[in-house]
Amino acid sequence: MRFSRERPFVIVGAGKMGGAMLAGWLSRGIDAASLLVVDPNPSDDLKAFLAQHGIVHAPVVPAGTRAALVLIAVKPQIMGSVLPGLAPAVAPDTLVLSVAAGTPVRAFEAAFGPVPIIRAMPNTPAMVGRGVTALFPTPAVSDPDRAMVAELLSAVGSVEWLTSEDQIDLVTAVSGSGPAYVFLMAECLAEAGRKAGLPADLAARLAEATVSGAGELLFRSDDTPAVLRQNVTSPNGTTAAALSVLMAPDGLQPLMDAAVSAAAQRARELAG
Ligand SMILES: NC(=O)C1=CN([C@@H]2O[C@H](COP(=O)(O)OP(=O)(O)OC[C@H]3O[C@@H](n4cnc5c(N)ncnc54)[C@H](OP(=O)(O)O)[C@@H]3O)[C@@H](O)[C@H]2O)C=CC1
Ligand SMILES: O=C(O)[C@@H]1CCC=N1
Repeated sequence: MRFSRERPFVIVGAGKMGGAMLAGWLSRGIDAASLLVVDPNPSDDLKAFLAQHGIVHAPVVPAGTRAALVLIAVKPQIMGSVLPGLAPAVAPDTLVLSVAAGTPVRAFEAAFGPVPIIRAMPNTPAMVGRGVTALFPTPAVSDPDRAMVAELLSAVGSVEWLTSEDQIDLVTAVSGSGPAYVFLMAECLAEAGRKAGLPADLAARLAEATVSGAGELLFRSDDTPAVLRQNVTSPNGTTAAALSVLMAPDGLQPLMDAAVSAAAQRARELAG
């Protein structure tokens, strides 16, 4: 990595996503001395975490900072008020990496000029090295910068390159927000078990173990999700009975279609 104290990697917004990526990078051995975290109201937990790793933090970008890389991980709704304050730290060769949903390349170009910009859509499993990040680079991004960002994001999961900025909204709806759909599945499964008569804590443990175990099996196996589903489904057995509900014409697929469509629409609205 080409970060240093003189040309730091500046992380703007160490909340749920910025914090998850930071935790993932630290667990992969990133040089903490080359990091600068900018977040105006860090929680006591965040302050302790940064202190434990010897990471410098500040409420705003300190005067004189010339960033090698700026990761922008604040909410899209406050982007307009945050970007002007970052501009002095963005040199012509600073790479800007935004994980914000919605905020288009043109908003960063308006704030920083014709610097290289990569829009990224990661997800929170990055915290445990199992994220997936889709990346859209502007033409100003050099091959070495592409390689550097690919290496950085590969440290916390897999990487996909996009060919059109439009795809980011759909990626956001599938994999950016997607972990929440899976966690909801665990919640619903636990609640269904409780309603059917199991003790709530037992139902929750069963649901969590099932969702995480199924995810791990999918990760490790070469089989498709459809094959793994079929492996569970004995002819005329219990799984088939459940799947006849979930795979009915008004089952899970149309619900998922509507959910992804709603998320993508919201991403477009956030673009302003
Ligand atoms: N959460 C997720 O799973 C994903 C989120 N994203 C994107 O990541 C971005 C952040 O989302 P998320 O992490 O969920 O949100 P959070 O609110 O958890 O994180 C944003 C962080 O930015 C801080 N902040 C507020 N104002 C400033 C400022 N002026 N300068 C620096 N930091 C500031 C916030 O502090 P405070 O809390 O004190 O306001 C908070 O710590 C969004 O753009 C979102 O679209 C992308 C993919 C997945
Ligand atoms: O909910 C959001 O807007 C962000 C973007 C993707 C996941 N979280």
